[in-house]
Amino acid sequence: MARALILMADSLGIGAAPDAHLFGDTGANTFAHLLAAYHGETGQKLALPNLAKLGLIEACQRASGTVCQTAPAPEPIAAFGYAKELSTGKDTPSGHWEMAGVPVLFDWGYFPKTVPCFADDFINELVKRTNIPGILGNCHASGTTILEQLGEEHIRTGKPICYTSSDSVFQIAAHEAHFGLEKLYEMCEVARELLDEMNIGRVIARPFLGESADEFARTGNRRDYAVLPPAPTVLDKLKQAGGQVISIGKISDIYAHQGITEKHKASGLINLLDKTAEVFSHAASNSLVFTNLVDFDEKFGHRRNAVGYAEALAQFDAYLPRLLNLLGEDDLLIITADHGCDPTWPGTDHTREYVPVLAYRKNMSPIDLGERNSFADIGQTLAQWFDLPAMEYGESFAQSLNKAI
Ligand SMILES: O=P(O)(O)O[C@H]1O[C@H](CO)[C@@H](O)[C@H]1O
Ligand SMILES: [Mn+2]
Ligand SMILES: [Mn+2]
Repeated sequence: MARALILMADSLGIGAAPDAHLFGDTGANTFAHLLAAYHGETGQKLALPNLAKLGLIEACQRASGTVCQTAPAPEPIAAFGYAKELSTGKDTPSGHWEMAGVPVLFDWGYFPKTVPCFADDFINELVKRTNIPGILGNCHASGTTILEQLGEEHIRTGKPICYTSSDSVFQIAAHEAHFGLEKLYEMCEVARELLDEMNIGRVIARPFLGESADEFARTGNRRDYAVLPPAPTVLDKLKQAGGQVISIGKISDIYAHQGITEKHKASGLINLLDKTAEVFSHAASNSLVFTNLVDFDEKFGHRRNAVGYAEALAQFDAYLPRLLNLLGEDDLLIITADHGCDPTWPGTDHTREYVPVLAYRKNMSPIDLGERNSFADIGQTLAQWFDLPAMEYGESFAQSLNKAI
């Protein structure tokens, strides 16, 4: 019986999507630009032999018409293509839900790019219900920059730092020890309740440690409070049919804990990959192991650190043979992304891009999957792979995978 493993490389876009102009992202290309930046800064071309075999470089070149500046790379041995997004937003839940067969076709609520950016009524209610002395921030910001600016004042005053981005998101940063982790989580729960009517996709707890601006660092205790997906995803369908849906990292949070049978948290790229290898090596048939590799986005994309992003991708590449060795005859590996976050782009927000759709079965012949109309093609493929009722959106390529053996 079938199993599947999804490695969700958070923010690994491969070229501006056809509607990128609507987001001010014409010309963005996370993957190609981080390669070029790495080459420019180190004089070396990044070697990604395993991702090349899975078709990442070809997919990027075809999606964007750009030549990727990598070291000489092997030809693909997998199915490879690139998908555009039907969902209205370029945020993490939209991308994840769509790849699980449920695009977000309504408009999220967003906060204006003003200071203050949050409505007084909402903040007053939040302050009253959580018994805090007020808030700091109240603006669009990068989560690490705002810690440097306001972290010390937060410790002094006990006022949490509230901020947002171009995503439909309300983030609360607070000190794990001085403010308290549980108190932060409780505050996020109240905010989640209050923001439902404004259609805000996520509230995120951003705990941090350190005593001064130069040493503040966010911890692995981030927690995301997402609204429920608008319809059952392929995860729900697999769980309902008696299969296992195993979340590694923040997957469970992103799907608002829907359709998950087991979850494992880990922090850092290699720890997440180690946990994935451990769990997948024991996973029963009819299991989907679904891993979100958040560092690409959080530590490098949003931080506009192109060389760091490149080095992390090389680490991921080097780890891949270990995961490929765990694949049996009836297993499917998918590598994809949820949006772009071009580390060379102005600002610190996500970028509207094509994402790679790489699919691999043991001993297959390569397949060109071409341009896919929706990330939902992945969800539809998984539905077929696990013999589930078809999803409403997406075109399956499971048959091509079967023929390629
Ligand atoms: O700057 P930080 O706090 O990492 O925030 C980023 O993380 C959020 C969730 O991915 C995005 O909305 C973006 O604003
Ligand atoms: Mn993301
Ligand atoms: Mn992000």
